[in-house]
Amino acid sequence: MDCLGSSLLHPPFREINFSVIGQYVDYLVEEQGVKNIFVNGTTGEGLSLSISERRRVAEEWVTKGRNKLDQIVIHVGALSLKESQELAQHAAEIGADGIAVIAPFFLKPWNKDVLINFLKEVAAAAPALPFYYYHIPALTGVKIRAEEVLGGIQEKIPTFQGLKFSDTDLLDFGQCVDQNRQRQFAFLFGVDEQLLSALVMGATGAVGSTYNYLGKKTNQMLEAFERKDFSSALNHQFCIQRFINFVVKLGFGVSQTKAIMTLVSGIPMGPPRLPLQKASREFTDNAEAKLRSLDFLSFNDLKDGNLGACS
Ligand SMILES: CC(=O)N[C@@H]([C@@H](O)[C@H](O)[C@H](O)CO)[C@@H](O)CC(=O)C(=O)O
Repeated sequence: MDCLGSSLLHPPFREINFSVIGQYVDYLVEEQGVKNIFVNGTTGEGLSLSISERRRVAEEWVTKGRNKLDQIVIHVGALSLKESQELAQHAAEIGADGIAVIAPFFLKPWNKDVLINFLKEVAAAAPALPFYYYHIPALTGVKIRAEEVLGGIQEKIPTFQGLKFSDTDLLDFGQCVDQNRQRQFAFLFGVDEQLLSALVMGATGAVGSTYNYLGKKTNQMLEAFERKDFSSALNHQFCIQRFINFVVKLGFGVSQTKAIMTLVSGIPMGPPRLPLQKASREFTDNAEAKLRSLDFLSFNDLKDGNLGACS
């Protein structure tokens, strides 16, 4: 199973600092073992960027990632169908490997057919690019079950390649896999703290914010799962959970992800864009202490005697 964790982009804000994207690519590949990238998604604040910024960010990742990354999927979802189509076309022109689209979330589709009609129009703007539906109901407010959306989707969208599932409903996720076993769909799971459960259900990959800095750790879990060493895989997942559980209690989201990524990688991610607020110093200090106690900041340099360590 090709199941490397993909990473999300943090454009270094408030004005985008394009100059660090090359360094970012190298960091992900060399330090985290992440070679598949999902650009302009939730963590990358794609919906807070202007269309021209989104185009530029996508171009920069494709250019800097050439011959280094395996897959670059660009999120092109937008409230305006026209803008979404423009971004889809642009992704094809610059040589991206795929596009993904969330459900429009202001004037919302009220049933599966309406949602698929929207997705179909976007996919048609890039007829040669693999298409992913990005299911993230907690943020879009579109609660149509992914399992329903997948029913017959390939007949409507011939380029349909798979699902990026960012929700905790494992019944829905499991049924997406179960009902489409004969098809070669990709099932990319997006709740990092539950990835192992999703692998058991048939996830073929993962897209998540924490792979930016826990990519290496997550790859260890994927490798253990692959060799059917479920006890090790569970240990890795529990370690990751210990960290996520800790930061969730402090208040964890896109801003905090940026702060942690800056801390771990040394690459300045910059503050988030309004309406998000920069993570507090207190958060960063606490997160750093936790990362250290779990040995997540020193993979190659394990400290003796750290009983809580996870490496
Ligand atoms: C709501 C949210 O931001 N979810 C994250 C997760 O990676 C999440 O940060 C992680 O599981 C910790 O809860 C991803 O699913 C988001 C994502 O894939 C994206 O940035 O497009």
